[in-house]
Amino acid sequence: MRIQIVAVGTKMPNWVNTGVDEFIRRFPSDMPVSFTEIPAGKRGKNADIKRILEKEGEQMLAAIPKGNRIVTLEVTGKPWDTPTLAKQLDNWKMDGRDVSLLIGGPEGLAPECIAASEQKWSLSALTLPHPLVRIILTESLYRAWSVTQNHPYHRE
Ligand SMILES: C[S@@+](CC[C@H](N)C(=O)[O-])C[C@H]1O[C@@H](n2cnc3c(N)ncnc32)[C@H](O)[C@@H]1O
Repeated sequence: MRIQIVAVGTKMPNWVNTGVDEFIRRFPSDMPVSFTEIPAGKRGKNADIKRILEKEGEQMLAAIPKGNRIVTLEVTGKPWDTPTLAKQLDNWKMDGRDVSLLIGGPEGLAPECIAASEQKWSLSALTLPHPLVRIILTESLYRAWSVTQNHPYHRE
């Protein structure tokens, strides 16, 4: 199963890319994790935010291979603890499809992306900055994968 993370924003600071790479590189070859970055629309003074969100949403959906399970990262989504996320990983694997996880930009995700998602996942009740979401997401996925493998990274 492949995991694709589709995220708005292309110019992340080095500390974000370093943090994300630290976890991505640990995944095994039968569960590779990749990032697809979608350029954020220009948010000038009189920007049409609705149109910008729509365009970001169109680009996100266009970047997802047909048939993938779409899961959106949303503050109001389901809070999964690590054992639950590990079960999700196993269920996704059994389902046989690849998974695309969507992270929105400053105003969140386009309604079209939310409508296309099969599952909505909340990392915290707090609204997190999207660069930080990338790191927390990749670490959480790695921790959950380690649970599925009885790997000592995660300890109860
Ligand atoms: C800065 S937040 C967007 C905030 C926006 N006002 C909203 O309500 O979605 C950018 C993106 O990070 C992700 N995000 C932020 N906090 C999150 C959380 N606690 N759980 C899951 N995803 C989160 C979401 O994908 C969101 O679209």
